[in-house]
Amino acid sequence: MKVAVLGAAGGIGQALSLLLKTQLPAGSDLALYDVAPVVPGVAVDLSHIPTAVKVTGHGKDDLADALTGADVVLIPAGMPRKPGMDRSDLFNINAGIVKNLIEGVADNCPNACVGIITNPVNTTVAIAAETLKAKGVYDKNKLFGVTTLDVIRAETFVAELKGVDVSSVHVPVIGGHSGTTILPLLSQVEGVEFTDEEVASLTTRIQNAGTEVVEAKAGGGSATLSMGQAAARFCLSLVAAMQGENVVEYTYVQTDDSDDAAFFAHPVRLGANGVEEILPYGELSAFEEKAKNDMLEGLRGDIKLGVDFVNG
Ligand SMILES: NC(=O)C1=CN([C@@H]2O[C@H](COP(=O)(O)OP(=O)(O)OC[C@H]3O[C@@H](n4cnc5c(N)ncnc54)[C@H](O)[C@@H]3O)[C@@H](O)[C@H]2O)C=CC1
Ligand SMILES: O=C([O-])CC(=O)C(=O)O
Repeated sequence: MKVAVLGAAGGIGQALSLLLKTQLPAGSDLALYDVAPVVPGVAVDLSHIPTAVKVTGHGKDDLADALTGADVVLIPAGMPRKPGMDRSDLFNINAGIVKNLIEGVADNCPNACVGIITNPVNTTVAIAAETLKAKGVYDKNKLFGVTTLDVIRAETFVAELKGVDVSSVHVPVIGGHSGTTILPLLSQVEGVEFTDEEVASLTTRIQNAGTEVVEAKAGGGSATLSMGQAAARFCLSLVAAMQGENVVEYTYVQTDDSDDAAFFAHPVRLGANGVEEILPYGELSAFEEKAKNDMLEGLRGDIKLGVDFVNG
């Protein structure tokens, strides 16, 4: 199994690479790519950790080597937010970065499963899909927006509020990955009850959790450590599924469901070839149904922006 991390020298990239070096199955290859000149050093640093995962570092002109033979590609390359910015403010700089890197994927590892972390995820995933289509290698079962951070945050916040063991809490989060497009389904959490006020305030906290970190870091970037953990969980689930285990994760995928949006985070059964089955997200409460209907137009607009970026 070969995993490539593009943007590996960044805040997320380094945390994610550390977790993958220590947790990928023995015999895996981990290729680290970044335009920052420190990336070979990050690879040397990690290579001193005694696990049976081989790490290689690839600088700016070495994207092809990083990608050749990759089974999984994770992309946290690009600019993070500063206080006062929305994720959509990152579009101008990050859209082109994602398009270029995905062209590299199409040329060097067209059969790889690709997880997009770069914001705005609602849009960059559509950019990736259209870029792969233009190259004639798009497989909708192999492209994922990584929304696992929304799930782990929701689980943490619910456990804190209710004083229960976090390992027993499971919170579905559907939709997209920004503001009100992030939709936690608190009505489906088993073993706890919420008042209407708790549902409203917890939903808002989960939707604004990224901003909570951006403001606390005061200009020094956005979530990197919790995102490294979330991306590692997603990647390890995907790798386990590709090796035959039965795994379900919430992730932003092409659904072709005209009632929702072309891309929408669902529970997804992962398998040897990426998406094995997109599972239904079940019944929504009246609060969740309204929240979904209110955000759909915005999510569809975010997706259209990505489609138009590639197709003009
Ligand atoms: N999906 C999610 O839930 C989350 C997404 N993010 C997003 O992840 C992205 C990265 O965030 P951080 O790691 O904090 O940023 P960072 O600035 O610490 O790292 C970004 C890295 O990307 C590299 N890079 C820039 N252009 C590149 C290119 N063309 N090819 C390869 N590498 C390139 C930079 O050299 C840098 O090392 C941001 O867009 C951020 O908004 C952040 C948190 C959560
Ligand atoms: O908020 C941001 O800009 C980074 C992000 O996507 C998150 O932390 O969920």
